[in-house]
Amino acid sequence: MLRGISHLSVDFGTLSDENFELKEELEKSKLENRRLQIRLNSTVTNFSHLPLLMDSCSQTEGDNKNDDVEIYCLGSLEKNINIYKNLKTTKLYGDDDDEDDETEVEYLNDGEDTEEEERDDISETTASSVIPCDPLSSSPSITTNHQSPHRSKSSISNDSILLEENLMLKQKLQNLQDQMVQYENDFLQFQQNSQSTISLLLQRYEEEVNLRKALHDSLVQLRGNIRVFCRIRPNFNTLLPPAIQYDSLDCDAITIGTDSGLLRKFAFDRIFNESSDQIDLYSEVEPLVLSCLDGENVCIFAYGQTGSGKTYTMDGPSANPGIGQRALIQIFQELEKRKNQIEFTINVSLIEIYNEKIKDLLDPTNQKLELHLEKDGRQRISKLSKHSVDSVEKVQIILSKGRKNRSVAATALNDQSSRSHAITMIEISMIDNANNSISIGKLNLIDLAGSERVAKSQVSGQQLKEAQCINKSLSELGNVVSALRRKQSHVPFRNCLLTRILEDSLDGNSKTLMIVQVASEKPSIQETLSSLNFAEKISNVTRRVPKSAIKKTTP
Ligand SMILES: Nc1ncnc2c1ncn2[C@@H]1O[C@H](COP(=O)(O)OP(=O)(O)OP(=O)(O)O)[C@@H](O)[C@H]1O
Repeated sequence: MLRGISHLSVDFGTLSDENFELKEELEKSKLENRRLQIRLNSTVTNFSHLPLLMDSCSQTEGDNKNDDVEIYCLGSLEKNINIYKNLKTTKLYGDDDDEDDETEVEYLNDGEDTEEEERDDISETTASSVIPCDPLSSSPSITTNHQSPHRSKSSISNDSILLEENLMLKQKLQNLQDQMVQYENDFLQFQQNSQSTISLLLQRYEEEVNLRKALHDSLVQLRGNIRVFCRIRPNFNTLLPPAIQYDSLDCDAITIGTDSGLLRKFAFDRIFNESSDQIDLYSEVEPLVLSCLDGENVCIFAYGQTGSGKTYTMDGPSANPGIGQRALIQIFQELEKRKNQIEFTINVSLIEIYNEKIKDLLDPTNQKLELHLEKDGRQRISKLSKHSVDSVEKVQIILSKGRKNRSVAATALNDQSSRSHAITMIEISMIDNANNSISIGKLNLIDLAGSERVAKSQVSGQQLKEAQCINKSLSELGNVVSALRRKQSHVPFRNCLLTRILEDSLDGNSKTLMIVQVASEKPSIQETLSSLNFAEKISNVTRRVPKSAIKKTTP
């Protein structure tokens, strides 16, 4: 540029070319950061000071030939810092492409610093380059030997600026990382807090549900309402999709998807899902059964479509008995325990209502059974055989005899379909020796025949007649329940044998439980909905004469 100015006649085009070359050369030297030789005293042990030392040395004139360390630094200071990090060995070589300039770099390692410490040292150093400090104050005499005539003071100060900027960026990064850790911790804390809040709310909800049920139970007892349990029969054909969804927060509620896509929710006193077994069910029924020993009239009946598991629940296989056998054995065993205090007799009768006729299942020769209205307003079956139970074995013999005599036939829906309504009548007479009081408790266990769609059960002939009788009596039962629900003055109990026998239980002073049985698979959805609707209606019936059945007389 000066040359250009001293020769005013010079071609300005050439001058600008020369200036451009000079500028380019300067830029290049800045970029390459031409080699800088630093000589350090052997007393220098803190390697981390090197960047600053270099910086200072680059601005210092003179040489110290007594140095032990000789370093060629390549590129920017930042690049050198990275080189230092890895400088565990004693030598570092200079620029490869310039053999002449290649110089050994030696570092007198005190042999104790770990790699980790060295890194720490470097970061300390870089930090200290931001905080003003004099690296020479504690260090030995240092001299530099500039190999590159192009490395100017401005390029070094640019390096310092870059170093500072780099440090600031690192600091920012560190702050961001710290913030991220803080956010993560906050999030974990929030997650923990919300989880504990949710479990607390769930616990409270469960308590509320239990309280609601307890209150409902008391109300049912006070009003004399009919309790309703629902049992879901397992799906035997896994290819058929399930139609019932369970409420995870309320085990006594279920939801059914209707064909129209609507969801119907049903809640009952208890719901027994597919995995509930006979013991689970009986444990809930047990208090009701035992109330017979206080002289109560108890009626438990199973209702539902054909094949939904009514007989399984009420009777059950001999290896896994249902309510009937468990109840009889328990009543017998309870009274045995009290036999010093109470004299008792347990009588059992078994009947079926088959094609609108009553049949004695324990004495099939007995053909003259009739239902009579007694003076006390109760329905009684005349000439019915009664069988005393004085041992557990007798219980089993009686029940299996009754089972054998029951009318059963195979249909397309159930190969052991009950073609009649079966009623197990247990009468318990007790005399309390302490005061000679007499009480009579009754337990009626009813296994209704299942409602069936004739088109589905594909029955004909005798079985078709049976199906018609079954469906008619169940429909009369529906009419009775509707009239009771609407509190009508006339309730059509007299329309069929089934409703006449059930009159006491539905409108009298019995404690009554209905177990509605449903199949869980989708193809049964219509029947399931119809059974659940019926069960819902029954649970809303408020009986007209809720009073105790305990009869006490003193001779
Ligand atoms: N909870 C259950 N666990 C296992 N098997 C069951 C269950 N419920 C019912 N079953 C089986 O399902 C089949 C049909 O049951 P069940 O005969 O009791 O139905 P049902 O309602 O009495 O029918 P129907 O009205 O035609 O007499 C039987 O093979 C029975 O063993």
